[in-house]
Amino acid sequence: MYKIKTFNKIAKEGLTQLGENIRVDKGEDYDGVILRSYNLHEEKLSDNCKVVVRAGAGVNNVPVDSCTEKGIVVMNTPGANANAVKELVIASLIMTARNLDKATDWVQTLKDKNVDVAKTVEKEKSNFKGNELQGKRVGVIGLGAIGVLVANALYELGMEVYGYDPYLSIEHAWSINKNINRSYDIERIFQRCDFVTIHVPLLESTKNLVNEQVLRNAKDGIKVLNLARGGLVDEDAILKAVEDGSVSYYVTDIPNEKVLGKENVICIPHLGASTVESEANCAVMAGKEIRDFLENGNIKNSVNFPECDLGAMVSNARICIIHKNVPNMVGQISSLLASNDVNIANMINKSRGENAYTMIDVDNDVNDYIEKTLKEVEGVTSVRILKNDK
Ligand SMILES: NC(=O)C1=CN([C@@H]2O[C@H](COP(=O)(O)OP(=O)(O)OC[C@H]3O[C@@H](n4cnc5c(N)ncnc54)[C@H](O)[C@@H]3O)[C@@H](O)[C@H]2O)C=CC1
Ligand SMILES: O=C(O)C(=O)COP(=O)(O)O
Repeated sequence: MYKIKTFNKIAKEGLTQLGENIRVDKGEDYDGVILRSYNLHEEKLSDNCKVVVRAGAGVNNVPVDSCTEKGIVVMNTPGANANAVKELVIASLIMTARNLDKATDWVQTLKDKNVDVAKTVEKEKSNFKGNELQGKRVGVIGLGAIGVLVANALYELGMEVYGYDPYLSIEHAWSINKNINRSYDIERIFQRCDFVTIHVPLLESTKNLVNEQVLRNAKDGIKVLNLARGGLVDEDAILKAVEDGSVSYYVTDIPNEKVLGKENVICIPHLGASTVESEANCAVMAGKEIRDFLENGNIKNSVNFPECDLGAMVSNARICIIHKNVPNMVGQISSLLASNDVNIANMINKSRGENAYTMIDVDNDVNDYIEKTLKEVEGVTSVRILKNDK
């Protein structure tokens, strides 16, 4: 029986994927973790923890580097919440184009003013006159699971769309509407567009991607939407630009003390992925991933180890080894098994950067001595022996 700890509330649809051999446990000794935005950086992980699954996209709340060092596989659920974010981006865009935040706040103030509401509304509504999205230019920074959906949807709404992603994957490139304009320069996007929406991960390289320099020459009155991560935008620079009016709206889904209470800054309480559908999608994907890893050793959607899949276990035992990506690891492992009369029925070896993963199906039993000797091979980070009880 495996134990997993959930650091956030995970939709029940996901927990039912875990099957009979995995249970959620509140204790400190667990084999794996499922979480959403909980900050795992300050948490001491269980010595038995082998896998962390982020039910969602961003893994900046997970200490990925230290997990990699310890041989803990970190996974996420790519695309599972993309539609929810796309829809909130459209809502945010319309909210800024039609001044909906100010307009709806204003109507509420009439309640205590003892006025004819219907008449006052008709008299004052011109104060909130907006613009249509149709025909306006929008820049989409980051064309991954979310960015592609956003770009395509905004094109369908009649906008002129400019996409920017120097690391665009082939898979996502296939899904981009051919009418989306390709942009090579983030500053140029800000110069040309009426709206910009950001959909990149928070990494060392993307910190303050939208900074003073980018904002300095931006189109006057541009509206900037950040439903990705706070650190992607230099907050001092954007607040200054909002204050002097050169940015007419800043929408953030990741508010903090600094951005609250400012005029023309719309703060959403991190609702991008908060829909019934998206929470279920993420949880189901996370449940399936953690189960397949714990029971079969298969790695899918990992952000630190290679994809590796030997299917469900059919042989007597499966040896799963995380090791350094250096010469002769597979040679040493297979010699060690041969010298202990263990026959390899099937195997796979995949690498990613400095690390690699080897899975070996064997017909024999694998005793403690073999496990111990495998762990002693230089460059081996962890060894798991999965036994087939069926
Ligand atoms: N507000 C919310 O609730 C949510 C926020 N997010 C945030 O949105 C981010 C993106 O999510 P997905 O689209 O699912 O991820 P994704 O991994 O599918 O796409 C990210 C894209 O950004 C691109 N990229 C990386 N560095 C870049 C750079 N310097 N300039 C331009 N593009 C760059 C990548 O090539 C990739 O295509 C997540 O990392 C997360 O931080 C994601 C889901 C929900
Ligand atoms: O998936 C992401 O990156 C998100 O930001 C969504 O976060 P959440 O799962 O709603 O806490």
